Formats: sequence, C-alpha cells, structure tokens
Amino acid sequence: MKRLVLLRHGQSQWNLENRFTGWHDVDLTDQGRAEAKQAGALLRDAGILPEAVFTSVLKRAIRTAWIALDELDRLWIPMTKDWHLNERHYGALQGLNKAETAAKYGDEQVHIWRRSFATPPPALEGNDERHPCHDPRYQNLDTEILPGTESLKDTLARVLPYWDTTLAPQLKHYDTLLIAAHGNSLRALVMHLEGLSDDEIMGVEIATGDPLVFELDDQLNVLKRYSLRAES
Ligand SMILES: O=C(O)[C@H](O)COP(=O)(O)O
Repeated sequence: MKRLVLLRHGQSQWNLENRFTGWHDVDLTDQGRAEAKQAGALLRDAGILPEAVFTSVLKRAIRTAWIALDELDRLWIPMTKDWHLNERHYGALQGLNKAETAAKYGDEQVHIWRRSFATPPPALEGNDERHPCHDPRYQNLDTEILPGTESLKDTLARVLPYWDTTLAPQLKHYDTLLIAAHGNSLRALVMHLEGLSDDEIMGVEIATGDPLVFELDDQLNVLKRYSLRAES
C-alpha cells in the first residue's frame, strides 16, 4: 500500500486579504505557519513519514513543506520544486480583492472565473510586468508555455502530464510521498485520482494546511482517502 499526501499551503497573506493570488509569490501569515506546523504534527501523530516531497516554485507552498517537515524532523528528505505544481494562474485578476471584483463584474461572473472548468479569467499581456515571462524563476522556460491566465482545465493540462511522467513514478520506490502545493493544482490531482467529472471537481474544496491522505494500491488506484484534520 502506498500513501500520497496532498497538502495545500497554509493561509497566505492574500488568502487573508481575500485577493486572487495565482502565481503571485505571496508568503504565509502567522496563522498559515501555524497550520503548516499542525500539518506536520498530524502527520507525525498518524505515523505518516514522507520519504520525498514535491512542491511548487512559490514560497507559500515551499515554506509550508519546510515547516511541516521540520515538525517531523525530516528536512533531510529529497525536495523537488517545480512550476508544474504552481497554483492556477489567475491572469489579470491577480492582486484584486475577490469581493471588490464581484462588486465590479458581478457575483456570477466572478463565480464563473473561479469555479467554471474551462473559462479563464482575463489574461495578462506579455508586456505586463506581472506576466511570468518577466520572472527570473521561469527564465529557462520557453515563453510560449508561460501562461498569462489559466482555467482549471488549463491547470489540469499541465499538472496531469507531470503526474504521469514525474510524480506517479516516484511511488514505485517510495511508499509515502508528500505533495505540498495549491488549491487548484491539487484539485487537478484529486480529479485524476478519483476520476471526477468536470462538474464534480467544481464542488471539491481543499482547505489550507489540511493533509489529505490517499492510500493507493500498487497500480495507484485509490483504496481510501481521508483528511488528517478531520480525523484528529
Ligand atoms: O490563487 C488563489 O486566489 C487561491 O489560492 C485559489 O483561488 P480560489 O480561492 O478562487 O480557488
């Protein structure tokens, strides 16, 4: 039996301010750090000891992994940071307050941008300084693949190949793998693991700092899924 632990980062400063975040590299709040520490304690109390960790290139997820693993005294395990696990890119909405945006565009339009499967928010243009092509962490990537916005479908399209080529093979030689990432990049994995439809995934919300444990058979079929916070 294999264990895959999906951990959304702890509360970020823009979660607290109710801003669209996406690829903006905002840090954790004090509450977010406490959530990450609790996640490590929940894993420890459950006897779930990750042997490797994969995360994004955004500090809220990286720091969550560090804090949780420090609580487990397992900062020594291999850590891979990869943009494929970044949050969904929220385009020109990044930085805007979700309530103010709803007041400007209407609740229905904001709900569509947030929870439709295939409708992306308005895109950032390449000459916008917020576009990823101006960010040094992506400088070695072909600018053609850097998004100016993403729908959940677009996020799935970059996460799933990464699961197939990189993450799933890790479970051939590790029994316990931790993925510390973001609400929508993790929803992409949940959708794949549980065979959810476009409509079903819309109803899935992943809380900050709550370790979701997937018990898998050797063929990576899901045997059991549970939240450690709910079990505590
Ligand atoms: O990037 C963001 O704004 C959040 O992490 C995820 O957005 P959501 O709350 O609209 O899913």
